[in-house]
Amino acid sequence: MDRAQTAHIDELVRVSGGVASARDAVIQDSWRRCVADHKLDPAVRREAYILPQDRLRVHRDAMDEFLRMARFGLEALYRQVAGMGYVLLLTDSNGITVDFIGDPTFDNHLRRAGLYLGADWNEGRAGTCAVGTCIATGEPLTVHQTDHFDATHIGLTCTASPVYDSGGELAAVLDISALRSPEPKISQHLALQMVRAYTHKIENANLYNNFRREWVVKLSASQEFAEVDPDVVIALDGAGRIIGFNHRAAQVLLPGDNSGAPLLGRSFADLFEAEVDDLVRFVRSMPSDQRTLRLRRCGTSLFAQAMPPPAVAVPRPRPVEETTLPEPLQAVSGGDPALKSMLGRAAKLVNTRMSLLIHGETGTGKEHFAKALHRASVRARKPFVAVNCAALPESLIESELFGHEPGSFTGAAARGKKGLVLEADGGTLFLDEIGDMPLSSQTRLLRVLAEREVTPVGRTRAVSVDVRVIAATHRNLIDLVKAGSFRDDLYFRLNGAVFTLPPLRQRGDLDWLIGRLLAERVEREAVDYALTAPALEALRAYSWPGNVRELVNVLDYACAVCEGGRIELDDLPDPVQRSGEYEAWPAPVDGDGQADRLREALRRMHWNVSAVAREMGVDRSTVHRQMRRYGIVPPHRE
Ligand SMILES: Nc1ncnc2c1ncn2[C@@H]1O[C@H](COP(=O)(O)OP(=O)(O)OP(=O)(O)O)[C@@H](O)[C@H]1O
Repeated sequence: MDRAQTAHIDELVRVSGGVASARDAVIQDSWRRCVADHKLDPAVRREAYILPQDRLRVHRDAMDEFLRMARFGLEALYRQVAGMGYVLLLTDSNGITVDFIGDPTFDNHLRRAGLYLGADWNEGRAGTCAVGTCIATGEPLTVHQTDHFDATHIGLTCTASPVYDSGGELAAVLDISALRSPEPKISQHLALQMVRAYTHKIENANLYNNFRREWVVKLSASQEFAEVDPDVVIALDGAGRIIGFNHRAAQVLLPGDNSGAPLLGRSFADLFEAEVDDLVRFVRSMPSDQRTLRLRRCGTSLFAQAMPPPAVAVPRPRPVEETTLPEPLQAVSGGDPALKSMLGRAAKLVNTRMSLLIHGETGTGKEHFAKALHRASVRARKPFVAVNCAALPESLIESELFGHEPGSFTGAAARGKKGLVLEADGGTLFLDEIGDMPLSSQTRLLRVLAEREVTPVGRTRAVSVDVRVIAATHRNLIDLVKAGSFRDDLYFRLNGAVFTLPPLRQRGDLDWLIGRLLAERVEREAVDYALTAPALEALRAYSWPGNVRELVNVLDYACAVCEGGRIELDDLPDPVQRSGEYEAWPAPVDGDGQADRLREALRRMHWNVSAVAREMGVDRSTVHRQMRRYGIVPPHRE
């Protein structure tokens, strides 16, 4: 420990013990808080604490939308201060650094000093520091060199300002810091003004972003600034109540108001000498130099600009026309009426930017249909990348989908990985079993859909990507949303265009499909396959619980065992041959009814499983399985 650090610790002990000091009051208060409340020992130096990647990701994901929106402001501020040796940190309301811009040449020094992504600057852990003390007080401030509590940080100068969300809650802290600075604290005065100005800009941008569809009123003492850089911004609902505001709005509109009522929910007419309906006149006919609103509490007039909600476009009905289907879509159906209208709709959506959702039982051809949509679109020459979300282990799903930087986590590929989303760039990304995707990946997927960009694991900068997403599931996503395992915003983004594929037993084009699949085999194997009438009847009578996939398998089997290409009834797998009898037996998913019938059959056959199996047309193991499933135990074993 050097002399400066020892002297610093002595001063800390004196001041926190109550000795008068020339330091700013806010710093002295914080030092006392560190000792009395946070139980920090002035003599102990603590290394900066950097959160591990996975925990950092949780903090970043929680404010994903805000971060994206704030990025532009951070970059603009960084351009102003980078030449002066500052780095820039954005932390969440707990003091965790969730965004960072700094000169990579000094990476190691910055990391060691805690000026880095993932660093925890909460006052309770780091002691007096700009971010932590800003969170504790809710006010902008500079913590300069020996203002810091921890002797490790006394070389730094840090200036931070709180960023409030549109409901008046602390959302983030913006901080600029430097490893070295002139000794007088006054040297940081300009830094404080800049950070203040940018937090105000970020708050306003966040407000505009959140309330794009509502009335937004901007107010300033200057006519010119009311539009470009207003002090006060409020958002109003249709009834004229405040539904969002920036931090200055609370400062300007509420002081002197003793009602104790919060700003949120207050009526416009309660605060201004005007009615909310006057805003329409404002926008339409008032010259801008006369657009003023008087504050009811003090009579001060402010120049105002009002942005009305955007007009809602009424969709014009399209002329009804017979769409000729693109060739790949024609190949999906042989005239089944439900499929026909679905394909007509698909043809109109094939080249839009909308994400599509395909719903249907297992094996109904969801992936087959997704490929047809891809081939029918302008993306046909670009990749079609299919991902089975249920098959990817949760720990790998993010790096598989979004890629990763070299060595960004244990087990990461040494050269990094592009990720399936980027592999599909320009083409289609097919997400099968989307209902099985973990929540954390859903958040990131949402970002891909909303912003058309991905952030590979281990990187902070997003990469833009152009993919059409087609998702598929056999599960009921609404149920998953209700159970909290599927994000509702992702569901709403996906459910714009939903296609439901009918189960094969409901399709009216079974003969066409059989013909098509046989024709494919004829061509592939140069054998003239043909079905005899009894075989065709059995195929028609079967219930196809495995849908088209089962039909494909049955035909593969029949083609392999038949003689000379002629498929007889005997060449079909057992359950299909006996489909008449099999049908008499209820489908295995039919709960209680089936258990009763099975129990009745077993009693009638004196618990002879082989006899029951023969009667059912299934093998003995199936009967045993169903007995286990329904808890049926023979009397002599009870
Ligand atoms: N219209 C069709 N014409 C020819 N073959 C089809 C058709 N529809 C589906 N298939 C075939 O049926 C099989 C199952 O289709 P696919 O994998 O697309 O089903 P899925 O609904 O995605 O299944 P899962 O729910 O198990 O993911 C595949 O071999 C596919 O080639």
